Amino acid sequence: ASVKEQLLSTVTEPQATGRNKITVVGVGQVGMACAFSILTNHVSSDVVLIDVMAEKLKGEMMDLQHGSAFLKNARINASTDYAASANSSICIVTAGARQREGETRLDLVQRNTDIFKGIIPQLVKYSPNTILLIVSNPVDILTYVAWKLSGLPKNRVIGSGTNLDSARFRFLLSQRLNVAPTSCHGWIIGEHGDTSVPVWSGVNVAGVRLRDVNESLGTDEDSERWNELHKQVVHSAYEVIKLKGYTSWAIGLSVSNLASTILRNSNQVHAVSTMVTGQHGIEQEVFLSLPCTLGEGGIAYIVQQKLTQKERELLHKSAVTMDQVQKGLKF
Ligand SMILES: COc1ncc(-c2ccc3c(Nc4cccc(C(=O)O)c4)c(C(N)=O)cnc3c2)c(OC)n1
Repeated sequence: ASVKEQLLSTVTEPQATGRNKITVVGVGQVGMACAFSILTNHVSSDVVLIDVMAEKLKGEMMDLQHGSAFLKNARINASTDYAASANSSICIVTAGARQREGETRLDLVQRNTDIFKGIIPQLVKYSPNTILLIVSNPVDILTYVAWKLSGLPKNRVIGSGTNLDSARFRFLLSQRLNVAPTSCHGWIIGEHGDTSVPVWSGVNVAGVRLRDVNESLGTDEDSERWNELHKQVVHSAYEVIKLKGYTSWAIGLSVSNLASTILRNSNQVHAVSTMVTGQHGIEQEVFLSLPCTLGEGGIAYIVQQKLTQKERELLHKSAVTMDQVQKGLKF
């Protein structure tokens, strides 16, 4: 009998896959920040890295495995073969083409759509019950593409959307008020990036709406220029990219936080990209960020915020633009 057979008496063979397995596709700066945040926050004990560059994959896997003793014995695996992602509870997609010189946003979206054709069907093949968490940009359109390619129900295809924008917004509010970010409530919704929508009417501390204190808050008439905070949120990604070449830590931490809410089935509310057809009078089949409750089934509820006419119009404007881009895509 082998050492193992002499050492261990079998009650039942260990399960091959636990219930918190997470796959990360794309081992660039963002993908690795997601994986590292998930491991160091103990969100998952079973992380698989998938990409097309075999050597880079092996290097990242080994470098993380060498830290397993500090990661509560998490299992880390990597492969170019999607079979390694089988039975993942969450599949995080950070893969994408880099913008080339003179390439338009639409060209990039088509190239990323082509890349998703090679990724999404394989993820669903091996993990038919998974929740897809799309991070690649433009995240709202690529979440729509992932939904179309996956055939999964809309509750199980989520975009990281304005989750990070909202976290940056709350950080800036907290700095302005000298109140902890977790006590400064503010939501950025709509399209991730330049045309995101700050819901000033909902910004509050302990339920006290800042707009009840200063009714011009967030408008151009506001003498205290609070709308600068939203402009800073939109500008912050560009600034970080100018300084260090890319963003990674904050997006990694925000994605790890989303994964934690899903796996803990906590029904916490996050601003994430979801199919908003029928919300706020939107008719197009588009994905935008709204406050959603998240759990093991993905998105359960969308919070029906009371929006001003202006906020509603900004959402509709994004919906029209995105619908046009989506109509131009070849699947
Ligand atoms: C089955 O058909 C098929 N088709 C395409 C891919 C594919 C293509 C590009 C991929 C990919 N991006 C990528 C790879 C190579 C070049 C480029 C580029 O920007 O030119 C972009 C990534 C990533 N980490 O960004 C990760 N996986 C990919 C996967 C693929 O991978 C399994 N399979």
